[in-house]
Amino acid sequence: MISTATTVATTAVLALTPVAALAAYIISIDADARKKLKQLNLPTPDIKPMFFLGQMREESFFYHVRDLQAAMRCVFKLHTPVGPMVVTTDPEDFKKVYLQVNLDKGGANDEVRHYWGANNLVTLQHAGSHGHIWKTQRNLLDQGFKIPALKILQSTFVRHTEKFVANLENYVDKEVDMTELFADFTFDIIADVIGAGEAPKEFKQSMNYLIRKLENPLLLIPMGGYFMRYVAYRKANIIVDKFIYKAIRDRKKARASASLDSDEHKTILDFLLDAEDDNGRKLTDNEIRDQLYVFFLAGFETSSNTLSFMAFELARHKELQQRVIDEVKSVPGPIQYDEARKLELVNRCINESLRMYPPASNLTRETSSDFVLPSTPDTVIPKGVQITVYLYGMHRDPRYWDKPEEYNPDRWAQPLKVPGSFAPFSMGSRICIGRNFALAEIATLIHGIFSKYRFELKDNVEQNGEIDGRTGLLRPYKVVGYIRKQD
Ligand code: HEM
Repeated sequence: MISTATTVATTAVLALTPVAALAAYIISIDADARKKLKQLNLPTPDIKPMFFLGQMREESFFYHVRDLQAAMRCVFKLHTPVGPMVVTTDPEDFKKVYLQVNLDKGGANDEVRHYWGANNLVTLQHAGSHGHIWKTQRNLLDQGFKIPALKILQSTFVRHTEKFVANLENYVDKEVDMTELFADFTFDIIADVIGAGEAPKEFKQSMNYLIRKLENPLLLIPMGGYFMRYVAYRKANIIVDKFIYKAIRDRKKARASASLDSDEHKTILDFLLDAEDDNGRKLTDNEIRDQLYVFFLAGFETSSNTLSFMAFELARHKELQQRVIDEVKSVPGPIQYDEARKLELVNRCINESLRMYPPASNLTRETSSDFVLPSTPDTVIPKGVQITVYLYGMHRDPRYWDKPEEYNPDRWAQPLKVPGSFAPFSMGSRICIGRNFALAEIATLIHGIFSKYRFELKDNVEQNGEIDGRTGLLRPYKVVGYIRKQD
């Protein structure tokens, strides 16, 4: 008979093994980071590294790096919870990491993949064992973002714009926070183009909730992603999955009944349903679910945040807003894709907003062997170090921009002073697949709003237009003001 003491001892060992394994893992990560950083002959902020947290002292990576970069003004090394990191704002470094060598995303994304779905265009590596999957998916989905496909999607942008502008009637002369309206607009468009139609409130709330949780530090520890998906945020996941799987089923049914004119109404979901891998295998519903998720992650807040910052800047620059109004009124709606992309001043304002407020403020890759950055030729960066190109810093670096803190869309009348110094959508093989989509979507809505209304900021609103860097993406806390009818 097994004694009680043996049972207790066995249970204790079983319970403590994962904890001990986790502790050993974290200790090894910390030790590895210290060793690699010691080898790196680069300046570092004067902050004593703490166990695991390293030199991170603020909850927000964005604020922390912004302050450090402003103080250091050079390429520097940093001890972070995701390991040793080198931070640069140099366009030549950017080009080497993203274009010439095309470094991969590294292990820091593993838990995000577990949380958000494994077959995920954003988090999959483009080399190694996942490389083939990423490439097949990217080639496939690229079709949905080429200009002919976007010209078809333009009618969706126009339809949502018309709805948005009609709804503004309810807000005329009343106080309104534009960030909320823009978030609804870009969310609805993503739901529509992935073939999910009108998204119910419950789905929206759950998806937003899950996106916010991407900031959870659990994603820094092994199995944390699984824990978040299947335990901590299971309920929200079930709600979202139910909706997404229903959208897939409904679309399949509609296609089977041939009630769709396939080319006219082709959605991103159709591209995924048509897709076959090299062996003629179709994607499973589970794989399609993972892909559809990614468009919410990558395509909704990025665009709505850009719209919010742009509305803020246009309200602060009344003369500029008037010039935008004059431009959009010279092109009667509904506008076509080409017309949206050719609105010169509107597109300059979009660029300027993306320069000053790049939604993805930093982009990170990991070295897979010894690596040398062009800006620090005497330093060999060993394997397993994160290289962060700090886009926000690069986009505001006085070496590359005249008066970088000034919102001045007219600077875009001239070519860039330094090629590669502007890259809100990244560059290279993993450049944002949705960049032309986003640019057309934003220009179409700006055209719709300013054809009829103007926007004024409300005075003395705390944090109006201020950057909120607490989440992964830059956004304004709020943009509160008044919608006014044009005379
Ligand atoms: C202003 C709007 C947007 C900005 C600033 C933006 C920015 C970016 C950036 C910087 C990346 C590269 C991330 C990295 O490699 O680490 C990226 C990738 C991606 N974006 Fe966007 N994005 C925007 C809108 C969109 C939209 C509207 C969609 C889809 C409808 C989208 C879908 C994606 C996808 C799927 C990827 C991953 C591509 C891959 O790795 O193969 N994005 N985006």
